[in-house]
Amino acid sequence: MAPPAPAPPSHPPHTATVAGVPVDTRHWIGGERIASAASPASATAATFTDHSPLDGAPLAEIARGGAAEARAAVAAARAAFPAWAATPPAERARLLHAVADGVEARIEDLAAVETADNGALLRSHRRGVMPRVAHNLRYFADRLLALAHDDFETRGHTNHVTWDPAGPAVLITPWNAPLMLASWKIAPALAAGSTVVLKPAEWTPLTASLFADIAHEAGLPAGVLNVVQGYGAEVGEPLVADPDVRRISFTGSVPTARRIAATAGAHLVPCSFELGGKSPLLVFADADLELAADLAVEQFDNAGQVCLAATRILVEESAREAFLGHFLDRVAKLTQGDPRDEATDIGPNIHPRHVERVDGFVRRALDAGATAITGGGRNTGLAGLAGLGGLGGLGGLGGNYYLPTLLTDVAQDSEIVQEEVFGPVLTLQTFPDGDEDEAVRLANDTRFGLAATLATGDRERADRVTARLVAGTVWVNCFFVRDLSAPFGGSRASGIGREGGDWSFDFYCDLKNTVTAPKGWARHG
Ligand SMILES: NC(=O)C1=CN([C@@H]2O[C@H](COP(=O)(O)OP(=O)(O)OC[C@H]3O[C@@H](n4cnc5c(N)ncnc54)[C@H](O)[C@@H]3O)[C@@H](O)[C@H]2O)C=CC1
Ligand SMILES: O=C(O)/C=C/C=C(\O)C(=O)O
Repeated sequence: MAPPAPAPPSHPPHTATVAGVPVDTRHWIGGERIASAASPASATAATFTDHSPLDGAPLAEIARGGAAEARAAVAAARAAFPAWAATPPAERARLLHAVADGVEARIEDLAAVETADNGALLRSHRRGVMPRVAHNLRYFADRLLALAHDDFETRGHTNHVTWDPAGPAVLITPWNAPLMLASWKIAPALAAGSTVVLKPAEWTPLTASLFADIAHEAGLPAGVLNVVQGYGAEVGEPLVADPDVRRISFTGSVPTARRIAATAGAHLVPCSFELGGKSPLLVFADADLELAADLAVEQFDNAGQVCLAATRILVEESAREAFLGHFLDRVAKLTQGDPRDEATDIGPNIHPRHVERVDGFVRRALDAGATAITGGGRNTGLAGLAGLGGLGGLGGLGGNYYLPTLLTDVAQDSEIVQEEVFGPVLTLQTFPDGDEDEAVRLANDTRFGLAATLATGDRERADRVTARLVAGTVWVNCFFVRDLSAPFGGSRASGIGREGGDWSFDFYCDLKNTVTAPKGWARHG
């Protein structure tokens, strides 16, 4: 996203109250709160404004990082690295559990602030997402203690494999699941003994700041976790280019990944990329079509802003009408509205510019001959509704609500079938009865390869089709069943590398094999 033109430096307030929760809006560097205006080297304005997707209301003035803050944060992470790397694993694990305790104690605050900031459902944040943040920390703490330090023999010599901490890691995260996705990176990096600079997305910086407080209160030493805020072009690029950085983990868009990879390549810094998707939902005629319709409607979760979403529905021709009937029944029961309301199923999209982008995809598809079976535009009926009130002073609902949309009559090579929309927009195509080859061909025919979902009543078909799908994760008759022990990531343009389990430690560590001869000690006394 292009940053707006810099405004003259100012002296902004350092805290904002969001959904009743005070949030410090400065960077967190080397165990101190730092305002950008405090850095004479910063070329940018002191702050940028963070708006709520619910109603467009300004939530906070956020310290706006630049090259100076990036340098300071990496320097702090580098200074803290030797001591943190030398901290015994059991103590690192204890501290991560203490941070998890802190997250659990503040689930209500984190959930309310995240919903105000990114517009995802409050009930999901309370009951699913924030508990998962704590779980992620606990999981990697425990996994650290269970890491296999292999010992084996070669012609009488012993091989001993160790997981050495790699050094400062830059973690760059997106806005669709801000703290959850950040915790996937923070937890294994810290467990592995690496120190961290986190840059949250500029549209959703708030929970990262709360997390810095929680980690500090839990006893994490200064400089082990640093948080710098701001735009990718201003603070993300200097972070990635810093020669003291040893790892870069990024979740976001393909074009940004390309830029990061080019910069990291110059320093030969390993990158982990979790990027977009255009995943298929394959519905065979032998499937439980009610279940298939449930799976399809799930793709509207988080207003479609989920990289894993199976946005291309591919149905066997003879099952089309029955499937569609079940699907439309379910869509009619969805409630779109204020994400703080327990009854809401679909909240707003993140930002007016993003809604414009989503709508652009739909308009161009309709112009090219697509038919909207349902939806097809903004939900203008919500614009005048009053908000719930009392939660941080947010007022009426704004214009970021997009109708759950299903488009058909779309060509396989069209933009709407090939490009990630990242909104509540699905396409429907069919394949001829009995033509499994064509189903697989359509499923694999994009540049992505993040995930795929399959609805079928035939186990052998499931095995056959799964083996031919290009995807990091395949779900059979289910969706979004996630386990941190599983490898997670994408093939092709959906990413590089895998997170989860020991794969995360592979990334944040330099593995070392020490080979020791069976004799020779005596010579040196
Ligand atoms: N896989 C996923 O979960 C996500 C995919 N996306 C995809 O990306 C599209 C655009 O979303 P954006 O927010 O614009 O994604 P983006 O890739 O521009 O931003 C993601 C993160 O990268 C940072 N960034 C941007 N440019 C950078 C640079 N040159 N160097 C270092 N860091 C940089 C941003 O500040 C943010 O923290 C979405 O519509 C969707 O298609 C976006 C968010 C999450
Ligand atoms: O919650 C998970 O396990 C995975 C979430 C991934 C996203 O929401 C994403 O990157 O879009």
